Amino acid sequence: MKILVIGAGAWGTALAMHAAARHSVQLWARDAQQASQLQTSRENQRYLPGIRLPDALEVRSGDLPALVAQAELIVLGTPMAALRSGLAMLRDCQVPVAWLSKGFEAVPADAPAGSHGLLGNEVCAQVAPALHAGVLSGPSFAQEVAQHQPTALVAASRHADVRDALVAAFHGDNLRVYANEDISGVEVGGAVKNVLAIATGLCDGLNLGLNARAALVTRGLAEMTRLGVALGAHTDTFMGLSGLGDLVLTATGDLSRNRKIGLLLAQGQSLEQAVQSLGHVAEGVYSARTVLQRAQKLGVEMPITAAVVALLDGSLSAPDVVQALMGREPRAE
Ligand SMILES: NC(=O)C1=CN([C@@H]2O[C@H](COP(=O)(O)OP(=O)(O)OC[C@H]3O[C@@H](n4cnc5c(N)ncnc54)[C@H](O)[C@@H]3O)[C@@H](O)[C@H]2O)C=CC1
Ligand SMILES: O=C(CO)COP(=O)(O)O
Repeated sequence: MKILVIGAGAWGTALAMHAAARHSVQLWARDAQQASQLQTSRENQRYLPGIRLPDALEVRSGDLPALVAQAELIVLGTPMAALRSGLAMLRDCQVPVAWLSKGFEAVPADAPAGSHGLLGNEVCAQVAPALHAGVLSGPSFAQEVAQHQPTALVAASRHADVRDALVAAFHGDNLRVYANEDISGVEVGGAVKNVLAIATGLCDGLNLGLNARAALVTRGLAEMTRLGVALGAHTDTFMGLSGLGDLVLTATGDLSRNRKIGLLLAQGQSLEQAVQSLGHVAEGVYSARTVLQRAQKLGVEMPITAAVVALLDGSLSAPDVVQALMGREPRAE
């Protein structure tokens, strides 16, 4: 299969490396200088330092329409902020398209009251309704996949040809890809776990203990599931790879950038300092307010997400966040 991966960050590069063992893969970087550095050094020094790119992987820049025209599967490996423009560019494609972004679109601070951001599949329905598209998600740190450590992913789409293409492209060689039709559930899992990982990073940074972290993961899963079901997802999806699986990984694994944001905030860094020192995208920072807005609109209670939003907005300090969560009225589980 001819696969085009657009975006040469950590995750796009790791998956392109993986598929290059069995398919013809082109990795497209928007920055020509970065592309030529990858092509000649055979290493993505910024995003996956120390890991050699397979010889078969071709790195490209420029002339995207020509590459799109030849591809049999197109994967958008960009952050959520670039998904709308990426899907709009691909709107007339006849081949399966998938994105890797995990999040809700951010809501600009000056957006009119009542407006809210969208999940990837909702963005796709707006800008590229005829596209056969889906998402590849699940618990997967790019560094581990790039080093061929065992990993399980989930390919979610309403279109069987998209699920099949993703399985054919990426399943094999220590990477299992499961198929799922519930794209909204898979996307809610991938988006909300990022917000919850900021909470567990904060919890661990403040040395609140393992009990506290387990409580956040469990109650976090409950609020993620409530939102997903209100958005039309199946409850079962949240017990799967993109729900419980990715939540456990991101909330407890120190490779997580979202978790790192929480750890840095606990050390007293400002949000701006934390985001700058990370140098990678941490989608939870941009999605948190949207998650809360969508929940409020649907009448869904999400107290941990609300606390993270208050922390990120600066309206609650770290100790106040703990107080806000622990001071809530008792209730049935
Ligand atoms: N890194 C990881 O382990 C995983 C990341 N993801 C998700 O994948 C998405 C991408 O994450 P990473 O690769 O880690 O981010 P990253 O911060 O490592 O790299 C993002 C890349 O996208 C490029 N980019 C941004 N806008 C672009 C545009 N308009 N056109 C082309 N390239 C553009 C940037 O130049 C950069 O190379 C995020 O939504 C993340 O949540 C999902 C699973 C694992
Ligand atoms: O999505 C991920 C793991 O599945 C990566 O998480 P972070 O974006 O927090 O690093």
